[in-house]
Amino acid sequence: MDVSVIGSGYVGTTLAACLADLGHDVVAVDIDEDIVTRLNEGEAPIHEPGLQPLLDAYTGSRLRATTDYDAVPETDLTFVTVQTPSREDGSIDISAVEAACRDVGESIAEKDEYHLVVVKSTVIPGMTEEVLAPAIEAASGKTEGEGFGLAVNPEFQAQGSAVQDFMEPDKLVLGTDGDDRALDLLANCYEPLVVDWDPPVVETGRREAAMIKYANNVFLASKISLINELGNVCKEYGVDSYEVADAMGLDDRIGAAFLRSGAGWGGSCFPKDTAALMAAARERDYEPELLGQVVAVNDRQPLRMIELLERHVDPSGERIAVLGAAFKPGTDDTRGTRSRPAIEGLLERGATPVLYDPTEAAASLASEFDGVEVADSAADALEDASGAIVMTDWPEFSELDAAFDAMADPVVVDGRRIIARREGLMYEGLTW
Ligand SMILES: NC(=O)C1=CN([C@@H]2O[C@H](COP(=O)(O)OP(=O)(O)OC[C@H]3O[C@@H](n4cnc5c(N)ncnc54)[C@H](O)[C@@H]3O)[C@@H](O)[C@H]2O)C=CC1
Ligand SMILES: O=C(O)[C@H]1O[C@H](OP(=O)(O)OP(=O)(O)OC[C@H]2O[C@@H](n3ccc(=O)[nH]c3=O)[C@H](O)[C@@H]2O)[C@H](O)[C@@H](O)[C@@H]1O
Repeated sequence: MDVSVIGSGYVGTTLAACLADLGHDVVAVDIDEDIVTRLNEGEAPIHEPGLQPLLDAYTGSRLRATTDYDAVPETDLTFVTVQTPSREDGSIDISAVEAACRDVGESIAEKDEYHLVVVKSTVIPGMTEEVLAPAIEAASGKTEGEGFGLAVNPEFQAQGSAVQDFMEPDKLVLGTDGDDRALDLLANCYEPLVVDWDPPVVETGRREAAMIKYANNVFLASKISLINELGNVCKEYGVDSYEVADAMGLDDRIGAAFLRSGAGWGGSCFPKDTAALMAAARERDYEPELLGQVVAVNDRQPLRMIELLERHVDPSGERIAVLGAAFKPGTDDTRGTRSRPAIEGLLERGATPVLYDPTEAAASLASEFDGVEVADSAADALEDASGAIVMTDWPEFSELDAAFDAMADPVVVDGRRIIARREGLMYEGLTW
């Protein structure tokens, strides 16, 4: 099939490369010329394991990039994968999706055949029908369901495992409201993957598809906040919450995944999707009290780390190592990182945070503040520091061992259970 993908960020680039791997001819459309140039040179614009080999294999053959929407009508279907950030009040900003849909609409105005538009960006239920469909209709002069179709097909990939998550998904969710042509095109597009991996395919309505995405993310965020709450209580009773979680996870009804307690959840989506769903609920006069507490527990975790540190050292005027800036290992993304509130807390107490991350994330996060130093290595960050907090579970942090001996005060608060206890080190696990 010929497929266009609008937006070449984390989701769009992975999708475009993976669809090429499934055998489709793919054109990636982005308004950012730099991204388009890099993609056409076969260079991944994002850090994602397994992506570069796909770009090496297909760039210039089954995969090309452009800034020009004229490529869209030549294709059978178009995935929209542009960003849906939070507004100041937490509600979703779908202006980029709307703009992309308008441009897709304009581009297909002269096309004679039916064209399918697939919303992959995360959007609140109802927005596809109420905002995006009219935008495409106005721009194309066509009627939805006749000249074009509009489906919702949310994405569940996680950063750092996006290629594998695409190729081996837990499920495919196809929201078409029973539009047979839309369903046929989507089914054809995914057919090679279904043949190869055989995931459950959920055929559903567009509102349901949109809600499934939010439900997934807020459930996972809630699961982490619940294990963090339990972990905080465990800590007070001298109980190892990881042993507790391991045993809990043996119950099939609970499941072992996402039970790692610690510094909390960050990233580009859990914070924004939780906020967007809460704002959407409030718009309909429903107060989502549990979700409010899920966020509150998450907000508290980095600050608890500093309180634990203060049990051993007064950070005022001291250099405190902050290990990890990325919101999780395997990425240089600092969106929603728990290191941000931890740094704020240290600065408020008059400390000098010395930040290290194996990626560009350290420089990028430090540039948001005055008074944060960036270290070249974890060992450099620890040298002469009067304490350390561990925010990201980068595997290299498990091998620091003797580097802790160079600290002025060897106190470490581990927010990710990655540091081994050792003689002479005052070790505090956040939830164990
Ligand atoms: N990042 C992730 O791992 C996941 C993200 N999502 C959702 O997918 C959507 C996209 O997220 P990301 O890929 O992280 O965003 P991103 O910010 O990495 O990428 C968005 C891309 O769209 C481009 N763009 C913006 N407006 C455009 C337009 N009118 N025409 C063409 N290109 C345009 C931007 O230049 C950018 O390259 C969001 O709704 C997000 O919630 C869903 C699952 C996973
Ligand atoms: O909508 C999205 O963007 C994506 O959001 C998450 O993916 P991602 O944000 O890339 O990362 P996760 O691996 O889910 O981790 C999120 C945060 O939770 C934290 N976490 C995760 C698991 C755990 O047990 N404990 C824990 O604190 C991580 O450290 C990280 O800060 C979801 O896992 C994806 O399914 C979803 O598609």
